[in-house]
Amino acid sequence: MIIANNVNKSFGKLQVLKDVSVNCEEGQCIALIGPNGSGKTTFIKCLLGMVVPDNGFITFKGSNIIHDWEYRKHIGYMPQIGRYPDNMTIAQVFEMMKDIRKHKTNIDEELIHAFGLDKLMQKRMRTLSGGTRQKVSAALAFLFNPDVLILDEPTAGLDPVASEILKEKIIAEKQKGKLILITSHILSELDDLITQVMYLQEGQLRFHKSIELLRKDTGEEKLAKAIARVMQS
Ligand SMILES: Nc1ncnc2c1ncn2[C@@H]1O[C@H](COP(=O)(O)OP(=O)(O)OP(=O)(O)O)[C@@H](O)[C@H]1O
Repeated sequence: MIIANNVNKSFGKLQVLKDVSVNCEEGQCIALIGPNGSGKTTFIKCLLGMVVPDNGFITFKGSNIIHDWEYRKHIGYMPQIGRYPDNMTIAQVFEMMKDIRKHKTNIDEELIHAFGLDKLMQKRMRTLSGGTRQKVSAALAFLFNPDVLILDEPTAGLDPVASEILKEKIIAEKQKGKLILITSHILSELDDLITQVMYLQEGQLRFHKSIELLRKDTGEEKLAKAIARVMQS
């Protein structure tokens, strides 16, 4: 569904992605893991067309994304830090997104209700707590029922109840056959979600394998312990 082929990206003298090649298929829930600054967000932004690789290429359902911006409508993106117009209410942000996307049917508002955002619709974005802002970002990512979800640190700042709601939603969408790419530093949260692990280190893809194979290779059941073993080796 998404293929990255020898993707390289530098910012000035700093090479952030080095020959990254991966193949992501529908129905997979992939954890993108790596130390701070290893290039995870940059890679995600390449998939979204927000950062253009210096060389290499990315295809979405067989088409090079360089020639086709339309593909973005199939991806729901939850950024690490969502930025919204400060003076808009939550309701206005959702309306604006629906207007931009001209998407009137097949809207998924489950998270809006599960997070209780429907009761906060008249609040202005600048007055929201960090966690509520995260809930808005999550609800927007799922709103248009996309085939692919890219979630950058989705549970950061969420309280335990909201985290569980989001995890259950991710599991439900995965079961519908969607492709989900998720970064998190809280590895224990990923244990019941993921089918695959991609491990980036200093911009290089150290491995991309199934969670079963990672467990077998490391002899560890828990993702956090398995990754710790990889990092020590
Ligand atoms: N627009 C930019 N201009 C210059 N340097 C950048 C830019 N974006 C990212 N970088 C640098 O690229 C490197 C990788 O950053 P990136 O955000 O991709 O890492 P990450 O793995 O997502 O990190 P974290 O776990 O901290 O979120 C960092 O050294 C960062 O400072």
